[in-house]
Amino acid sequence: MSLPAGLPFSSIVFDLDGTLVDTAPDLAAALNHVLDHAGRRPVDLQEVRQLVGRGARVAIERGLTLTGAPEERPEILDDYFARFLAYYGDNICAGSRPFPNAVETVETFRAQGARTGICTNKPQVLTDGLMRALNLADRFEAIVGADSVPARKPDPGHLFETIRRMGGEPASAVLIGDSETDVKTARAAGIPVIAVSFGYTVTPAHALGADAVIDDFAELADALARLARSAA
Ligand SMILES: O=C(O)COP(=O)(O)O
Ligand SMILES: [Mg+2]
Repeated sequence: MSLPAGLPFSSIVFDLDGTLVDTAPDLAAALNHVLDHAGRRPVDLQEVRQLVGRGARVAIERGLTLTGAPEERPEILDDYFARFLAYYGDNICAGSRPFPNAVETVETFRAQGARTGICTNKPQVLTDGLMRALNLADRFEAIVGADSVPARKPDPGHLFETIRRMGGEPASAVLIGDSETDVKTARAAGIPVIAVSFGYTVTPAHALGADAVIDDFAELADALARLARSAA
């Protein structure tokens, strides 16, 4: 596939939580709803930013470990997960907002002929609800949640399937993400990856091993151009 004029990558895939959208306020509220039910202390925004990245279930498990002791009984975790999903689904976009320049950047790439997609470890129904609430759903060729594929990130199949549904090709794709999960996924897929420094991760963005790090979406176009030149 030939690349659109002026654009080094024709398929640009974004992670959602902590990359395109700052969902921490609503994730914190939902997590604290569950922690309160479990008799635990609430977590703050900074803590939530370190719990997210491997899906809601793992975030709940990490939150329980952080606020006392791990919960290992599957039936209790199932119940907590159901409570989280119900609360979060009802309050999906009370405080979540796209990061600065995120939407503008997506629009610019699309205007230049790129395909854009979302590859997220959020469940599909929540992802779709959030994208609709933010009025962003029609800006992506494919939006692929964790339970829409046989194996989620860091399994590279999740990224490959997103690119396939976008109508793109792995050879001209790039992933933009915020966590170790995203970098591992891209590496396993053999696809370049750019990390954002404002997302949700325990490991600092510069230590994730991404091909480049951006501090603002306004830097993304230049970072992609540099990446393409260094790969050429
Ligand atoms: O829901 C999560 O834990 C992470 O979601 P993300 O893959 O969009 O960062
Ligand atoms: Mg993320």
